[in-house]
Amino acid sequence: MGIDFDSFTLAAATADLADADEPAAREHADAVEFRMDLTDDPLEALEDYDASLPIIATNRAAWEGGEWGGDDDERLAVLAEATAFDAVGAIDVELESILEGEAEAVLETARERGVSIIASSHDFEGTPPRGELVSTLTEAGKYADVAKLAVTAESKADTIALLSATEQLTYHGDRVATMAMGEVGRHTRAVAPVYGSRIGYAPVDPAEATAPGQYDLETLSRLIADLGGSAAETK
Ligand SMILES: O=C1C[C@@](O)(C(=O)O)C[C@@H](O)[C@@H]1O
Repeated sequence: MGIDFDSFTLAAATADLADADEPAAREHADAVEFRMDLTDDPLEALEDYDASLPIIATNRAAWEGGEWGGDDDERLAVLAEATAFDAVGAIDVELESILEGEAEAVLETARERGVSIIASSHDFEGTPPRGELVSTLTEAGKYADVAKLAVTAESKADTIALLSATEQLTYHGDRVATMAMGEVGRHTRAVAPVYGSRIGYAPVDPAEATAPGQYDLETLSRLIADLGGSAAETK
Protein backbone atom coordinates (compact mmCIF):
# COMPACT_ATOMS: atom_id res chain seq x y z
CA MET A 1 0.00 0.00 0.00
CA GLY A 2 1.37 3.36 -0.99
CA ILE A 3 1.78 6.08 1.61
CA ASP A 4 -0.63 8.79 0.45
CA PHE A 5 1.11 11.89 1.85
CA ASP A 6 -2.29 13.59 2.02
CA SER A 7 -1.27 14.95 5.37
CA PHE A 8 2.11 15.59 6.95
CA THR A 9 4.26 12.48 7.41
CA LEU A 10 7.04 12.45 9.99
CA ALA A 11 9.69 9.92 9.02
CA ALA A 12 12.19 8.38 11.40
CA ALA A 13 15.31 8.39 9.22
CA THR A 14 17.66 5.51 9.85
CA ALA A 15 20.15 2.99 8.54
CA ASP A 16 18.84 0.47 11.04
CA LEU A 17 15.26 -0.73 10.70
CA ALA A 18 15.29 -1.85 14.33
CA ASP A 19 14.81 1.86 15.10
CA ALA A 20 11.20 1.49 13.97
CA ASP A 21 10.58 -0.42 17.19
CA GLU A 22 12.10 2.24 19.43
CA PRO A 23 9.55 3.97 21.68
CA ALA A 24 10.35 7.40 20.14
CA ALA A 25 9.55 6.08 16.65
CA ARG A 26 6.41 4.26 17.73
CA GLU A 27 5.20 7.33 19.54
CA HIS A 28 6.15 10.10 17.12
CA ALA A 29 6.81 8.77 13.62
CA ASP A 30 4.31 8.08 10.86
CA ALA A 31 6.86 6.21 8.74
CA VAL A 32 10.46 5.08 8.77
CA GLU A 33 12.88 6.26 6.11
CA PHE A 34 15.24 3.34 5.53
CA ARG A 35 18.55 4.63 4.18
CA MET A 36 19.54 1.50 2.30
CA ASP A 37 22.81 3.09 1.20
CA LEU A 38 23.98 3.35 4.81
CA THR A 39 23.80 -0.36 5.60
CA ASP A 40 25.41 -3.55 4.34
CA ASP A 41 22.55 -5.80 3.35
CA PRO A 42 19.44 -3.68 2.96
CA LEU A 43 17.29 -6.32 1.27
CA GLU A 44 17.94 -8.79 4.09
CA ALA A 45 16.97 -6.09 6.59
CA LEU A 46 13.71 -5.57 4.68
CA GLU A 47 13.04 -9.29 4.76
CA ASP A 48 13.43 -9.31 8.54
CA TYR A 49 11.29 -6.21 9.12
CA ASP A 50 8.20 -6.82 11.20
CA ALA A 51 7.42 -3.46 12.79
CA SER A 52 4.24 -1.61 11.93
CA LEU A 53 5.49 1.70 10.49
CA PRO A 54 5.40 1.90 6.69
CA ILE A 55 8.79 2.31 5.04
CA ILE A 56 10.11 4.99 2.72
CA ALA A 57 13.00 3.24 0.95
CA THR A 58 15.91 5.45 -0.07
CA ASN A 59 19.11 4.23 -1.71
CA ARG A 60 21.01 7.48 -1.97
CA ALA A 61 23.76 7.89 -4.55
CA ALA A 62 27.18 9.11 -3.43
CA TRP A 63 26.90 11.96 -5.95
CA GLU A 64 23.73 13.11 -4.11
CA GLY A 65 25.21 13.00 -0.60
CA GLY A 66 24.61 9.30 0.08
CA GLU A 67 26.95 6.36 0.52
CA TRP A 68 25.92 3.78 -2.07
CA GLY A 69 29.22 2.27 -3.18
CA GLY A 70 28.20 0.51 -6.41
CA ASP A 71 27.09 1.86 -9.75
CA ASP A 72 23.80 3.60 -10.41
CA ASP A 73 22.15 0.79 -12.38
CA GLU A 74 22.67 -1.59 -9.49
CA ARG A 75 21.59 1.05 -6.97
CA LEU A 76 18.27 1.60 -8.72
CA ALA A 77 17.76 -2.12 -9.31
CA VAL A 78 18.14 -2.78 -5.57
CA LEU A 79 15.67 0.04 -4.89
CA ALA A 80 13.23 -1.57 -7.33
CA GLU A 81 13.60 -4.87 -5.44
CA ALA A 82 12.67 -3.07 -2.24
CA THR A 83 9.22 -2.27 -3.68
CA ALA A 84 8.33 -5.97 -3.50
CA PHE A 85 8.11 -5.80 0.29
CA ASP A 86 4.62 -5.02 1.59
CA ALA A 87 5.97 -2.68 4.25
CA VAL A 88 7.53 -0.41 1.63
CA GLY A 89 4.98 2.33 0.99
CA ALA A 90 7.18 4.77 -0.89
CA ILE A 91 10.54 5.04 -2.60
CA ASP A 92 12.78 8.06 -2.93
CA VAL A 93 14.42 8.52 -6.33
CA GLU A 94 16.90 11.27 -7.20
CA LEU A 95 15.44 13.75 -9.70
CA GLU A 96 18.81 13.70 -11.46
CA SER A 97 18.50 9.95 -12.12
CA ILE A 98 14.98 10.49 -13.45
CA LEU A 99 16.06 13.29 -15.79
CA GLU A 100 19.01 11.22 -17.02
CA GLY A 101 16.51 8.54 -18.03
CA GLU A 102 18.06 6.00 -15.65
CA ALA A 103 15.07 5.52 -13.38
CA GLU A 104 12.34 4.43 -15.80
CA ALA A 105 12.34 0.79 -14.69
CA VAL A 106 12.25 1.54 -10.97
CA LEU A 107 9.48 4.11 -11.40
CA GLU A 108 7.41 1.70 -13.45
CA THR A 109 7.89 -1.12 -10.96
CA ALA A 110 6.87 1.15 -8.10
CA ARG A 111 3.73 2.29 -9.93
CA GLU A 112 2.74 -1.28 -10.79
CA ARG A 113 3.06 -2.25 -7.15
CA GLY A 114 1.16 0.78 -5.83
CA VAL A 115 4.25 2.18 -4.11
CA SER A 116 4.37 5.98 -3.90
CA ILE A 117 7.26 7.92 -5.44
CA ILE A 118 9.24 10.80 -3.99
CA ALA A 119 11.49 12.58 -6.50
CA SER A 120 14.25 14.33 -4.61
CA SER A 121 16.92 16.91 -5.15
CA HIS A 122 19.63 18.02 -2.70
CA ASP A 123 21.97 20.98 -2.64
CA PHE A 124 24.69 20.57 -0.02
CA GLU A 125 26.45 23.81 -1.00
CA GLY A 126 23.80 26.48 -0.90
CA THR A 127 20.33 27.60 -1.92
CA PRO A 128 19.54 28.45 -5.55
CA PRO A 129 17.40 31.52 -6.30
CA ARG A 130 13.69 31.24 -5.56
CA GLY A 131 12.71 30.80 -9.21
CA GLU A 132 15.02 27.82 -9.48
CA LEU A 133 13.56 26.26 -6.32
CA VAL A 134 10.11 26.55 -7.86
CA SER A 135 11.20 25.08 -11.18
CA THR A 136 13.07 22.17 -9.55
CA LEU A 137 10.03 21.30 -7.45
CA THR A 138 7.71 21.67 -10.43
CA GLU A 139 9.92 19.40 -12.52
CA ALA A 140 10.17 16.76 -9.78
CA GLY A 141 6.40 16.83 -9.35
CA LYS A 142 5.90 15.69 -12.94
CA TYR A 143 7.33 12.28 -12.13
CA ALA A 144 6.37 11.71 -8.53
CA ASP A 145 3.69 11.84 -5.88
CA VAL A 146 5.87 14.16 -3.81
CA ALA A 147 8.56 16.55 -5.04
CA LYS A 148 11.28 16.90 -2.44
CA LEU A 149 13.95 19.56 -2.20
CA ALA A 150 16.64 19.82 0.48
CA VAL A 151 18.95 22.82 0.24
CA THR A 152 21.63 24.36 2.45
CA ALA A 153 20.57 27.77 3.71
CA GLU A 154 23.37 30.29 4.18
CA SER A 155 21.17 33.22 5.12
CA LYS A 156 17.71 34.00 6.43
CA ALA A 157 16.81 35.11 2.91
CA ASP A 158 17.54 31.55 1.73
CA THR A 159 15.13 30.11 4.25
CA ILE A 160 12.42 32.59 3.24
CA ALA A 161 12.93 31.66 -0.42
CA LEU A 162 12.51 27.98 0.40
CA LEU A 163 9.39 28.54 2.49
CA SER A 164 7.93 30.83 -0.15
CA ALA A 165 8.51 28.24 -2.91
CA THR A 166 6.92 25.63 -0.64
CA GLU A 167 3.85 27.80 -0.15
CA GLN A 168 3.55 28.55 -3.87
CA LEU A 169 3.66 24.92 -4.99
CA THR A 170 1.30 23.84 -2.22
CA TYR A 171 -1.17 26.62 -3.03
CA HIS A 172 -1.05 25.40 -6.62
CA GLY A 173 -2.03 21.92 -5.45
CA ASP A 174 1.35 20.21 -5.77
CA ARG A 175 2.70 17.93 -3.07
CA VAL A 176 6.13 18.98 -1.93
CA ALA A 177 8.54 18.21 0.88
CA THR A 178 11.17 20.82 1.69
CA MET A 179 13.83 21.46 4.28
CA ALA A 180 17.00 23.50 4.65
CA MET A 181 19.96 21.50 5.87
CA GLY A 182 22.56 22.95 8.27
CA GLU A 183 22.32 25.36 11.19
CA VAL A 184 20.98 28.51 9.54
CA GLY A 185 17.98 26.78 8.07
CA ARG A 186 17.38 24.32 10.85
CA HIS A 187 14.11 25.92 11.94
CA THR A 188 12.65 25.28 8.46
CA ARG A 189 12.35 21.63 9.48
CA ALA A 190 9.72 22.72 11.98
CA VAL A 191 8.26 25.60 9.99
CA ALA A 192 8.05 24.24 6.41
CA PRO A 193 5.07 21.99 7.29
CA VAL A 194 3.10 25.16 8.13
CA TYR A 195 3.65 26.19 4.50
CA GLY A 196 2.70 22.81 3.10
CA SER A 197 5.74 20.55 3.31
CA ARG A 198 4.47 16.96 3.47
CA ILE A 199 7.44 15.08 4.90
CA GLY A 200 9.85 15.72 7.74
CA TYR A 201 12.90 13.61 8.55
CA ALA A 202 14.45 13.07 11.96
CA PRO A 203 16.64 10.39 13.50
CA VAL A 204 15.54 8.49 16.58
CA ASP A 205 18.98 9.20 18.02
CA PRO A 206 20.45 12.65 17.20
CA ALA A 207 23.92 11.07 17.01
CA GLU A 208 22.71 9.12 13.97
CA ALA A 209 21.45 12.06 11.89
CA THR A 210 21.14 11.37 8.16
CA ALA A 211 21.55 15.05 7.21
CA PRO A 212 23.03 18.19 8.74
CA GLY A 213 20.81 20.11 11.17
CA GLN A 214 18.21 17.43 11.85
CA TYR A 215 16.35 17.59 15.15
CA ASP A 216 15.76 14.32 16.96
CA LEU A 217 12.38 12.76 16.32
CA GLU A 218 10.75 13.70 19.59
CA THR A 219 11.83 17.34 19.30
CA LEU A 220 10.71 17.73 15.69
CA SER A 221 7.41 16.08 16.44
CA ARG A 222 6.79 18.48 19.32
CA LEU A 223 7.84 21.58 17.37
CA ILE A 224 5.58 20.71 14.45
CA ALA A 225 2.67 19.96 16.75
CA ASP A 226 3.20 23.24 18.64
CA LEU A 227 3.22 25.23 15.40
CA GLY A 228 0.15 23.42 14.14
CA GLY A 229 1.93 22.57 10.90
CA SER A 230 -0.32 20.56 8.65
CA ALA A 231 0.09 20.30 4.91
CA ALA A 232 -3.60 20.27 4.13
CA GLU A 233 -4.33 23.64 5.69
CA THR A 234 -2.15 26.11 3.83
CA LYS A 235 -4.69 27.97 1.70
O1 LIG B 1 16.36 13.62 1.46
C1 LIG B 1 16.25 13.49 2.66
C2 LIG B 1 16.11 14.63 3.55
C3 LIG B 1 17.31 14.69 4.44
O2 LIG B 1 18.42 14.98 3.64
C4 LIG B 1 17.14 15.82 5.45
O3 LIG B 1 17.72 16.89 5.22
O4 LIG B 1 16.45 15.62 6.45
C5 LIG B 1 17.48 13.37 5.17
C6 LIG B 1 17.58 12.19 4.24
O5 LIG B 1 17.64 10.98 4.98
C7 LIG B 1 16.40 12.17 3.32
O6 LIG B 1 16.57 11.17 2.35
